[in-house]
Amino acid sequence: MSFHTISVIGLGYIGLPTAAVFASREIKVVGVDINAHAVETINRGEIHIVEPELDKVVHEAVQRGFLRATTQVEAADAFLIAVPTPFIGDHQPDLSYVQAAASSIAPVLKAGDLVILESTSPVGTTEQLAAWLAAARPDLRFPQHGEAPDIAIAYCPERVLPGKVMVELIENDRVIGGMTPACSARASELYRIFLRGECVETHARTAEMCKLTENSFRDVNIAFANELSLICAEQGINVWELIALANRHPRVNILQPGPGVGGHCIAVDPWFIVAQNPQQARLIRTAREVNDAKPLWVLDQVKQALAECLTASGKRASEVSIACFGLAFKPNIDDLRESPAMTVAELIADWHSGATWVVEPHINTIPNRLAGKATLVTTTEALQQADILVMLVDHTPFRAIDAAQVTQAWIVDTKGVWR
Ligand SMILES: NC(=O)C1=CN([C@@H]2O[C@H](COP(=O)(O)OP(=O)(O)OC[C@H]3O[C@@H](n4cnc5c(N)ncnc54)[C@H](O)[C@@H]3O)[C@@H](O)[C@H]2O)C=CC1
Ligand SMILES: CC(=O)N[C@@H]1[C@@H](OP(=O)(O)OP(=O)(O)OC[C@H]2O[C@@H](n3ccc(=O)[nH]c3=O)[C@H](O)[C@@H]2O)O[C@H](C(=O)O)[C@@H](O)[C@@H]1O
Repeated sequence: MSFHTISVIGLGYIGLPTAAVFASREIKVVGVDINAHAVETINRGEIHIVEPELDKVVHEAVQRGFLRATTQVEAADAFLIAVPTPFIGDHQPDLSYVQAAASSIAPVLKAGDLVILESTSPVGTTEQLAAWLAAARPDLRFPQHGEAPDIAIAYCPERVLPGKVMVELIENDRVIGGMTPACSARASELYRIFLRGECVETHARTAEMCKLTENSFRDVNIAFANELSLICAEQGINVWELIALANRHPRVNILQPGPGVGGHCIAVDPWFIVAQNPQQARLIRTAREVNDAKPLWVLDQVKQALAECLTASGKRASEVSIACFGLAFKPNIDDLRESPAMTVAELIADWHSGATWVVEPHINTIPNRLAGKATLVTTTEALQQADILVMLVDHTPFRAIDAAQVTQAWIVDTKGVWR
Protein backbone atom coordinates (compact mmCIF):
# COMPACT_ATOMS: atom_id res chain seq x y z
CA MET A 1 0.00 0.00 0.00
CA SER A 2 1.57 3.35 -0.98
CA PHE A 3 1.94 6.33 1.30
CA HIS A 4 -0.30 9.28 0.42
CA THR A 5 0.49 11.39 3.48
CA ILE A 6 3.53 11.29 5.78
CA SER A 7 3.76 13.07 9.12
CA VAL A 8 7.14 14.02 10.60
CA ILE A 9 7.04 14.69 14.34
CA GLY A 10 9.82 17.11 15.29
CA LEU A 11 11.07 19.60 12.69
CA GLY A 12 14.65 20.20 13.81
CA TYR A 13 18.05 19.39 12.31
CA ILE A 14 16.77 15.90 11.36
CA GLY A 15 13.00 16.16 11.03
CA LEU A 16 12.88 19.19 8.76
CA PRO A 17 15.35 17.89 6.12
CA THR A 18 13.58 14.52 6.19
CA ALA A 19 10.16 16.14 5.74
CA ALA A 20 11.50 18.34 2.94
CA VAL A 21 13.06 15.45 1.03
CA PHE A 22 9.86 13.38 1.18
CA ALA A 23 7.87 16.45 0.03
CA SER A 24 10.34 17.00 -2.82
CA ARG A 25 9.23 13.57 -4.09
CA GLU A 26 5.66 14.94 -4.33
CA ILE A 27 4.43 13.13 -1.25
CA LYS A 28 2.12 15.21 0.96
CA VAL A 29 4.02 15.83 4.20
CA VAL A 30 2.59 17.28 7.38
CA GLY A 31 5.37 18.41 9.69
CA VAL A 32 4.47 18.67 13.38
CA ASP A 33 6.41 20.65 15.96
CA ILE A 34 5.56 22.07 19.39
CA ASN A 35 7.64 25.14 18.50
CA ALA A 36 5.15 27.56 16.93
CA HIS A 37 7.98 29.79 15.67
CA ALA A 38 9.43 26.89 13.72
CA VAL A 39 6.00 26.07 12.30
CA GLU A 40 5.34 29.66 11.22
CA THR A 41 8.82 29.96 9.69
CA ILE A 42 8.43 26.76 7.68
CA ASN A 43 4.94 27.71 6.45
CA ARG A 44 6.49 30.89 5.06
CA GLY A 45 8.78 28.62 3.07
CA GLU A 46 11.76 29.55 5.23
CA ILE A 47 13.92 27.62 7.72
CA HIS A 48 14.84 28.20 11.37
CA ILE A 49 18.04 26.10 11.35
CA VAL A 50 21.31 26.25 9.40
CA GLU A 51 21.92 23.47 6.85
CA PRO A 52 23.33 24.00 3.33
CA GLU A 53 20.78 23.51 0.49
CA LEU A 54 17.86 22.96 2.91
CA ASP A 55 16.26 26.38 2.43
CA LYS A 56 15.54 25.96 -1.26
CA VAL A 57 14.10 22.45 -0.85
CA VAL A 58 11.79 23.63 1.95
CA HIS A 59 10.79 26.76 0.01
CA GLU A 60 9.84 24.80 -3.11
CA ALA A 61 8.04 22.06 -1.18
CA VAL A 62 5.92 24.59 0.73
CA GLN A 63 5.25 26.69 -2.35
CA ARG A 64 4.10 23.61 -4.32
CA GLY A 65 1.84 22.55 -1.47
CA PHE A 66 3.60 19.28 -0.58
CA LEU A 67 4.96 20.43 2.79
CA ARG A 68 2.90 22.03 5.55
CA ALA A 69 3.83 22.53 9.20
CA THR A 70 1.48 22.54 12.18
CA THR A 71 1.55 22.21 15.95
CA GLN A 72 -1.31 19.70 15.92
CA VAL A 73 -0.89 16.08 14.83
CA GLU A 74 -3.12 14.96 11.95
CA ALA A 75 -3.95 11.55 10.47
CA ALA A 76 -1.35 10.19 8.04
CA ASP A 77 -0.23 6.88 6.54
CA ALA A 78 3.23 7.03 8.17
CA PHE A 79 4.59 8.86 11.22
CA LEU A 80 8.34 9.57 11.62
CA ILE A 81 9.38 10.63 15.14
CA ALA A 82 12.49 12.84 15.24
CA VAL A 83 12.25 14.50 18.63
CA PRO A 84 15.18 15.05 21.04
CA THR A 85 16.60 12.25 23.18
CA PRO A 86 18.97 14.00 25.60
CA PHE A 87 20.30 12.59 28.85
CA ILE A 88 19.42 13.84 32.33
CA GLY A 89 21.05 13.55 35.75
CA ASP A 90 23.90 11.08 35.82
CA HIS A 91 23.75 10.45 32.07
CA GLN A 92 20.38 8.68 32.15
CA PRO A 93 18.39 8.76 28.88
CA ASP A 94 15.41 11.14 28.80
CA LEU A 95 12.62 9.54 26.75
CA SER A 96 9.99 12.07 27.75
CA TYR A 97 9.99 13.69 24.29
CA VAL A 98 9.46 10.31 22.61
CA GLN A 99 6.66 9.48 25.02
CA ALA A 100 4.99 12.85 24.37
CA ALA A 101 5.25 12.29 20.64
CA ALA A 102 3.70 8.82 21.05
CA SER A 103 0.81 10.31 23.03
CA SER A 104 0.23 12.89 20.31
CA ILE A 105 -0.01 10.40 17.43
CA ALA A 106 -1.94 7.62 19.21
CA PRO A 107 -5.41 9.22 18.79
CA VAL A 108 -5.06 9.56 14.99
CA LEU A 109 -3.57 6.09 14.28
CA LYS A 110 -5.59 3.81 11.97
CA ALA A 111 -5.09 0.24 10.72
CA GLY A 112 -2.41 0.10 8.04
CA ASP A 113 -0.32 2.97 9.46
CA LEU A 114 3.45 2.82 9.88
CA VAL A 115 5.26 4.38 12.86
CA ILE A 116 9.02 4.96 12.65
CA LEU A 117 11.27 6.16 15.46
CA GLU A 118 14.34 8.01 14.13
CA SER A 119 15.54 9.60 17.37
CA THR A 120 18.75 8.11 18.77
CA SER A 121 17.54 5.90 21.61
CA PRO A 122 18.65 3.29 24.15
CA VAL A 123 18.10 -0.35 23.16
CA GLY A 124 14.48 -1.33 23.79
CA THR A 125 12.96 2.12 23.18
CA THR A 126 11.04 1.01 20.08
CA GLU A 127 9.38 -1.76 22.12
CA GLN A 128 8.57 0.82 24.77
CA LEU A 129 7.07 3.08 22.08
CA ALA A 130 4.92 0.16 20.87
CA ALA A 131 3.74 -0.46 24.42
CA TRP A 132 2.79 3.20 24.90
CA LEU A 133 0.82 3.19 21.64
CA ALA A 134 -0.91 -0.13 22.45
CA ALA A 135 -1.95 1.17 25.88
CA ALA A 136 -3.48 4.25 24.24
CA ARG A 137 -5.18 2.28 21.46
CA PRO A 138 -6.39 -1.11 22.75
CA ASP A 139 -8.64 -1.30 19.66
CA LEU A 140 -5.60 -1.77 17.39
CA ARG A 141 -3.17 -4.71 17.03
CA PHE A 142 0.55 -3.88 17.31
CA PRO A 143 3.62 -5.93 16.32
CA GLN A 144 4.08 -7.20 19.86
CA HIS A 145 0.63 -8.83 19.62
CA GLY A 146 1.75 -11.33 16.97
CA GLU A 147 0.79 -11.88 13.35
CA ALA A 148 -1.00 -9.37 11.11
CA PRO A 149 -0.71 -6.24 13.27
CA ASP A 150 -2.76 -3.22 12.30
CA ILE A 151 0.26 -0.95 12.92
CA ALA A 152 3.84 -1.52 11.67
CA ILE A 153 6.63 -0.13 13.85
CA ALA A 154 10.35 0.27 13.09
CA TYR A 155 13.47 2.01 14.36
CA CYS A 156 15.38 3.71 11.53
CA PRO A 157 18.25 5.86 12.88
CA GLU A 158 19.74 8.86 11.12
CA ARG A 159 23.49 9.01 10.48
CA VAL A 160 23.77 12.22 8.46
CA LEU A 161 26.62 14.65 9.16
CA PRO A 162 25.48 18.23 9.87
CA GLY A 163 26.58 20.37 6.95
CA LYS A 164 26.10 17.47 4.50
CA VAL A 165 22.58 16.43 5.50
CA MET A 166 20.90 17.06 2.14
CA VAL A 167 23.38 14.75 0.42
CA GLU A 168 23.88 12.05 3.05
CA LEU A 169 20.14 11.73 3.75
CA ILE A 170 19.75 10.38 0.22
CA GLU A 171 23.10 8.69 -0.38
CA ASN A 172 23.80 6.93 2.95
CA ASP A 173 22.77 3.31 3.51
CA ARG A 174 19.88 3.22 5.98
CA VAL A 175 19.50 0.75 8.86
CA ILE A 176 15.86 -0.39 8.93
CA GLY A 177 14.99 -1.94 12.30
CA GLY A 178 11.48 -3.40 12.18
CA MET A 179 9.86 -5.01 15.21
CA THR A 180 9.11 -7.81 12.73
CA PRO A 181 10.42 -8.54 9.21
CA ALA A 182 7.10 -7.33 7.82
CA CYS A 183 7.58 -4.03 9.69
CA SER A 184 11.07 -3.73 8.19
CA ALA A 185 9.68 -4.32 4.70
CA ARG A 186 7.08 -1.62 5.18
CA ALA A 187 9.64 0.87 6.47
CA SER A 188 12.01 0.11 3.57
CA GLU A 189 9.15 0.80 1.17
CA LEU A 190 8.81 4.24 2.73
CA TYR A 191 12.50 5.23 2.60
CA ARG A 192 12.89 3.93 -0.97
CA ILE A 193 10.72 6.89 -1.99
CA PHE A 194 13.93 8.97 -1.88
CA LEU A 195 16.82 6.76 -0.73
CA ARG A 196 19.66 6.00 -3.16
CA GLY A 197 21.61 4.18 -0.47
CA GLU A 198 20.65 0.63 0.55
CA CYS A 199 17.92 -0.21 3.06
CA VAL A 200 19.66 -2.72 5.35
CA GLU A 201 17.00 -4.58 7.32
CA THR A 202 17.48 -5.90 10.86
CA HIS A 203 15.57 -6.10 14.15
CA ALA A 204 14.68 -2.90 16.02
CA ARG A 205 16.99 -3.70 18.96
CA THR A 206 19.96 -4.27 16.67
CA ALA A 207 19.20 -1.02 14.84
CA GLU A 208 19.04 0.89 18.13
CA MET A 209 22.39 -0.58 19.20
CA CYS A 210 23.88 0.09 15.75
CA LYS A 211 23.28 3.84 16.02
CA LEU A 212 24.83 3.96 19.50
CA THR A 213 27.71 1.79 18.29
CA GLU A 214 28.56 4.10 15.39
CA ASN A 215 28.85 7.15 17.64
CA SER A 216 30.60 5.27 20.44
CA PHE A 217 33.18 4.00 17.95
CA ARG A 218 33.90 7.61 17.02
CA ASP A 219 34.02 8.78 20.64
CA VAL A 220 36.49 6.02 21.65
CA ASN A 221 38.74 6.87 18.73
CA ILE A 222 38.66 10.57 19.50
CA ALA A 223 39.50 9.73 23.13
CA PHE A 224 42.54 7.77 21.90
CA ALA A 225 43.70 10.86 19.98
CA ASN A 226 43.06 13.12 22.97
CA GLU A 227 44.97 10.79 25.28
CA LEU A 228 47.88 10.83 22.84
CA SER A 229 47.85 14.65 22.96
CA LEU A 230 48.24 14.59 26.76
CA ILE A 231 51.07 12.03 26.57
CA CYS A 232 52.89 13.92 23.82
CA ALA A 233 52.69 17.19 25.76
CA GLU A 234 54.45 15.45 28.64
CA GLN A 235 57.00 13.84 26.34
CA GLY A 236 57.73 16.97 24.30
CA ILE A 237 56.53 15.25 21.12
CA ASN A 238 54.44 17.01 18.45
CA VAL A 239 51.22 14.97 18.54
CA TRP A 240 50.15 16.18 15.07
CA GLU A 241 53.42 14.93 13.55
CA LEU A 242 53.10 11.68 15.54
CA ILE A 243 49.57 10.96 14.27
CA ALA A 244 50.46 11.85 10.69
CA LEU A 245 53.39 9.41 10.86
CA ALA A 246 51.36 6.62 12.49
CA ASN A 247 48.56 7.05 9.95
CA ARG A 248 50.94 6.22 7.15
CA HIS A 249 50.57 2.61 8.35
CA PRO A 250 48.11 1.01 5.92
CA ARG A 251 45.82 -0.11 8.73
CA VAL A 252 46.12 2.78 11.18
CA ASN A 253 43.69 5.71 11.12
CA ILE A 254 43.99 7.78 14.29
CA LEU A 255 41.53 10.68 14.53
CA GLN A 256 42.42 14.24 15.59
CA PRO A 257 42.80 15.59 19.15
CA GLY A 258 40.74 18.61 20.12
CA PRO A 259 39.60 20.63 23.17
CA GLY A 260 37.02 17.94 23.99
CA VAL A 261 34.03 16.38 22.20
CA GLY A 262 30.98 18.47 21.42
CA GLY A 263 27.60 18.29 19.77
CA HIS A 264 24.57 16.54 21.26
CA CYS A 265 25.30 13.14 19.75
CA ILE A 266 28.88 11.86 20.06
CA ALA A 267 29.11 13.28 23.59
CA VAL A 268 25.67 11.90 24.51
CA ASP A 269 24.91 8.62 22.76
CA PRO A 270 27.71 6.49 24.31
CA TRP A 271 26.21 7.22 27.73
CA PHE A 272 23.06 5.32 26.62
CA ILE A 273 25.21 2.17 26.31
CA VAL A 274 26.97 2.85 29.62
CA ALA A 275 23.66 3.46 31.43
CA GLN A 276 22.28 0.07 30.28
CA ASN A 277 25.55 -1.89 30.61
CA PRO A 278 27.50 -0.26 33.48
CA GLN A 279 29.64 -3.35 34.20
CA GLN A 280 30.59 -4.20 30.62
CA ALA A 281 30.91 -0.77 29.00
CA ARG A 282 34.22 0.15 30.68
CA LEU A 283 36.12 1.32 27.57
CA ILE A 284 33.13 3.35 26.34
CA ARG A 285 32.74 5.00 29.77
CA THR A 286 36.47 5.73 30.06
CA ALA A 287 36.51 7.30 26.59
CA ARG A 288 33.70 9.63 27.64
CA GLU A 289 35.66 10.55 30.78
CA VAL A 290 38.87 11.19 28.79
CA ASN A 291 37.03 13.43 26.32
CA ASP A 292 35.03 15.28 28.99
CA ALA A 293 38.24 15.96 30.96
CA LYS A 294 40.04 17.58 28.00
CA PRO A 295 38.70 21.17 28.56
CA LEU A 296 40.23 21.23 32.07
CA TRP A 297 43.55 20.03 30.66
CA VAL A 298 43.45 22.85 28.11
CA LEU A 299 42.84 25.34 30.95
CA ASP A 300 45.94 23.99 32.72
CA GLN A 301 47.96 24.55 29.55
CA VAL A 302 46.71 28.16 29.45
CA LYS A 303 47.66 28.62 33.12
CA GLN A 304 51.19 27.41 32.33
CA ALA A 305 51.40 29.78 29.35
CA LEU A 306 50.28 32.72 31.52
CA ALA A 307 52.87 31.89 34.18
CA GLU A 308 55.61 31.88 31.52
CA CYS A 309 54.27 35.11 30.04
CA LEU A 310 54.30 36.87 33.42
CA THR A 311 57.87 35.74 34.13
CA ALA A 312 59.16 36.82 30.73
CA SER A 313 57.22 40.07 30.38
CA GLY A 314 57.11 41.34 33.96
CA LYS A 315 53.42 42.11 33.40
CA ARG A 316 50.74 41.57 36.01
CA ALA A 317 48.08 38.96 35.13
CA SER A 318 45.45 41.71 34.84
CA GLU A 319 47.52 43.31 32.07
CA VAL A 320 47.64 40.12 29.95
CA SER A 321 45.04 39.44 27.22
CA ILE A 322 44.13 35.89 26.16
CA ALA A 323 42.42 35.31 22.78
CA CYS A 324 40.40 32.12 22.15
CA PHE A 325 40.00 31.16 18.50
CA GLY A 326 36.66 29.40 17.87
CA LEU A 327 33.54 28.69 19.94
CA ALA A 328 31.53 26.28 17.71
CA PHE A 329 31.42 22.56 18.57
CA LYS A 330 33.29 21.70 15.39
CA PRO A 331 34.82 23.50 12.41
CA ASN A 332 32.89 25.48 9.80
CA ILE A 333 29.50 25.41 11.50
CA ASP A 334 27.70 27.95 13.68
CA ASP A 335 26.34 25.46 16.25
CA LEU A 336 27.63 26.29 19.74
CA ARG A 337 25.48 23.61 21.43
CA GLU A 338 27.49 21.37 23.75
CA SER A 339 30.73 22.98 22.53
CA PRO A 340 33.97 22.18 24.44
CA ALA A 341 35.44 25.38 22.99
CA MET A 342 32.70 27.34 24.76
CA THR A 343 33.55 25.45 27.96
CA VAL A 344 37.26 26.30 27.65
CA ALA A 345 36.56 29.98 26.89
CA GLU A 346 34.24 30.17 29.92
CA LEU A 347 36.80 28.42 32.18
CA ILE A 348 39.46 30.94 31.09
CA ALA A 349 37.16 33.95 31.48
CA ASP A 350 36.09 32.83 34.96
CA TRP A 351 39.70 32.28 36.09
CA HIS A 352 41.74 35.01 34.31
CA SER A 353 41.93 38.49 35.86
CA GLY A 354 42.95 40.11 32.56
CA ALA A 355 41.05 40.40 29.26
CA THR A 356 39.58 37.28 27.65
CA TRP A 357 38.81 37.71 23.97
CA VAL A 358 37.03 35.31 21.59
CA VAL A 359 37.22 35.14 17.79
CA GLU A 360 34.29 33.26 16.16
CA PRO A 361 33.51 34.02 12.48
CA HIS A 362 30.06 32.38 12.66
CA ILE A 363 28.52 34.70 15.27
CA ASN A 364 27.96 38.45 15.59
CA THR A 365 27.22 38.76 19.29
CA ILE A 366 28.89 37.31 22.37
CA PRO A 367 26.97 34.21 23.62
CA ASN A 368 25.07 34.65 26.89
CA ARG A 369 27.41 32.21 28.68
CA LEU A 370 30.29 34.62 28.01
CA ALA A 371 28.46 37.95 28.26
CA GLY A 372 30.29 40.32 30.59
CA LYS A 373 33.22 37.91 30.87
CA ALA A 374 34.70 37.93 27.37
CA THR A 375 34.78 40.20 24.33
CA LEU A 376 34.15 39.22 20.71
CA VAL A 377 37.04 40.52 18.56
CA THR A 378 38.26 40.04 15.01
CA THR A 379 41.09 37.75 13.96
CA THR A 380 43.26 40.78 13.17
CA GLU A 381 42.63 42.40 16.56
CA ALA A 382 43.47 39.16 18.35
CA LEU A 383 46.66 38.55 16.36
CA GLN A 384 47.85 42.13 16.75
CA GLN A 385 47.00 42.68 20.43
CA ALA A 386 46.66 39.44 22.40
CA ASP A 387 49.52 38.14 24.56
CA ILE A 388 48.36 34.51 24.53
CA LEU A 389 46.53 32.67 21.72
CA VAL A 390 44.33 29.61 22.37
CA MET A 391 43.31 27.71 19.19
CA LEU A 392 40.13 25.76 19.90
CA VAL A 393 38.25 25.24 16.59
CA ASP A 394 40.04 24.85 13.25
CA HIS A 395 37.60 26.82 11.11
CA THR A 396 38.92 27.09 7.56
CA PRO A 397 39.62 30.88 7.89
CA PHE A 398 41.82 30.14 10.92
CA ARG A 399 43.82 27.54 8.98
CA ALA A 400 44.30 30.20 6.26
CA ILE A 401 45.97 32.67 8.66
CA ASP A 402 49.49 33.51 7.46
CA ALA A 403 51.98 32.02 9.95
CA ALA A 404 53.94 35.29 9.74
CA GLN A 405 51.00 37.04 11.43
CA VAL A 406 51.24 34.70 14.44
CA THR A 407 54.03 36.34 16.43
CA GLN A 408 52.92 35.51 19.97
CA ALA A 409 55.42 33.58 22.09
CA TRP A 410 52.65 31.85 24.06
CA ILE A 411 50.24 29.66 22.11
CA VAL A 412 47.99 26.80 23.29
CA ASP A 413 47.00 25.01 20.11
CA THR A 414 44.45 22.16 20.61
CA LYS A 415 43.97 21.59 16.85
CA GLY A 416 47.47 21.66 15.38
CA VAL A 417 46.76 24.76 13.27
CA TRP A 418 49.91 26.53 14.42
CA ARG A 419 51.75 23.28 15.23
N1 LIG B 1 21.29 16.70 14.60
C1 LIG B 1 21.92 15.68 14.05
O1 LIG B 1 22.90 15.84 13.30
C2 LIG B 1 21.44 14.28 14.30
C3 LIG B 1 20.48 14.03 15.28
N2 LIG B 1 20.07 12.74 15.47
C4 LIG B 1 19.03 12.44 16.47
O2 LIG B 1 17.76 12.93 15.96
C5 LIG B 1 16.93 13.33 17.03
C6 LIG B 1 16.49 14.76 16.79
O3 LIG B 1 17.67 15.52 16.80
P1 LIG B 1 17.65 17.00 16.20
O4 LIG B 1 16.77 17.06 15.00
O5 LIG B 1 19.06 17.43 16.08
O6 LIG B 1 16.94 17.79 17.40
P2 LIG B 1 16.37 19.28 17.35
O7 LIG B 1 16.35 19.74 18.75
O8 LIG B 1 17.07 20.06 16.30
O9 LIG B 1 14.86 19.07 16.81
C7 LIG B 1 13.88 18.39 17.56
C8 LIG B 1 12.55 19.10 17.32
O10 LIG B 1 11.51 18.36 17.96
C9 LIG B 1 10.58 19.28 18.49
N3 LIG B 1 9.78 18.57 19.48
C10 LIG B 1 10.13 18.23 20.74
N4 LIG B 1 9.11 17.53 21.30
C11 LIG B 1 8.11 17.42 20.37
C12 LIG B 1 6.83 16.83 20.33
N5 LIG B 1 6.35 16.17 21.38
N6 LIG B 1 6.09 16.92 19.20
C13 LIG B 1 6.58 17.59 18.12
N7 LIG B 1 7.79 18.18 18.08
C14 LIG B 1 8.55 18.09 19.21
C15 LIG B 1 11.43 20.42 19.02
O11 LIG B 1 10.65 21.60 19.13
C16 LIG B 1 12.51 20.51 17.92
O12 LIG B 1 12.12 21.43 16.91
C17 LIG B 1 17.76 13.14 18.30
O13 LIG B 1 17.46 11.89 18.86
C18 LIG B 1 19.20 13.13 17.79
O14 LIG B 1 20.07 12.39 18.62
C19 LIG B 1 20.60 11.68 14.77
C20 LIG B 1 21.56 11.91 13.81
C21 LIG B 1 22.04 13.21 13.49
C1 LIG C 1 29.90 8.16 13.56
C2 LIG C 1 29.77 9.57 13.09
O1 LIG C 1 30.58 10.07 12.33
N1 LIG C 1 28.69 10.27 13.57
C3 LIG C 1 28.46 11.61 13.07
C4 LIG C 1 28.34 12.56 14.26
O2 LIG C 1 28.30 13.85 13.72
P1 LIG C 1 28.69 15.18 14.61
O3 LIG C 1 27.95 16.31 14.03
O4 LIG C 1 28.53 14.87 16.05
O5 LIG C 1 30.21 15.51 14.25
P2 LIG C 1 31.61 14.83 14.54
O6 LIG C 1 32.44 15.14 13.37
O7 LIG C 1 31.48 13.43 14.96
O8 LIG C 1 32.18 15.71 15.80
C5 LIG C 1 31.74 15.48 17.09
C6 LIG C 1 32.75 16.15 18.00
O9 LIG C 1 33.99 15.42 17.95
C7 LIG C 1 35.06 16.30 17.64
N2 LIG C 1 36.05 15.57 16.84
C8 LIG C 1 35.66 14.93 15.70
C9 LIG C 1 36.60 14.24 14.96
C10 LIG C 1 37.95 14.21 15.38
O10 LIG C 1 38.84 13.63 14.75
N3 LIG C 1 38.29 14.88 16.55
C11 LIG C 1 37.37 15.55 17.28
O11 LIG C 1 37.72 16.15 18.31
C12 LIG C 1 34.42 17.45 16.87
O12 LIG C 1 35.19 18.62 16.97
C13 LIG C 1 33.09 17.59 17.60
O13 LIG C 1 33.24 18.37 18.76
O14 LIG C 1 27.13 12.30 14.99
C14 LIG C 1 25.93 12.40 14.20
C15 LIG C 1 24.74 12.18 15.11
O15 LIG C 1 24.46 11.07 15.48
O16 LIG C 1 24.11 13.25 15.37
C16 LIG C 1 25.99 11.37 13.11
O17 LIG C 1 24.78 11.40 12.36
C17 LIG C 1 27.19 11.65 12.24
O18 LIG C 1 27.27 10.66 11.21
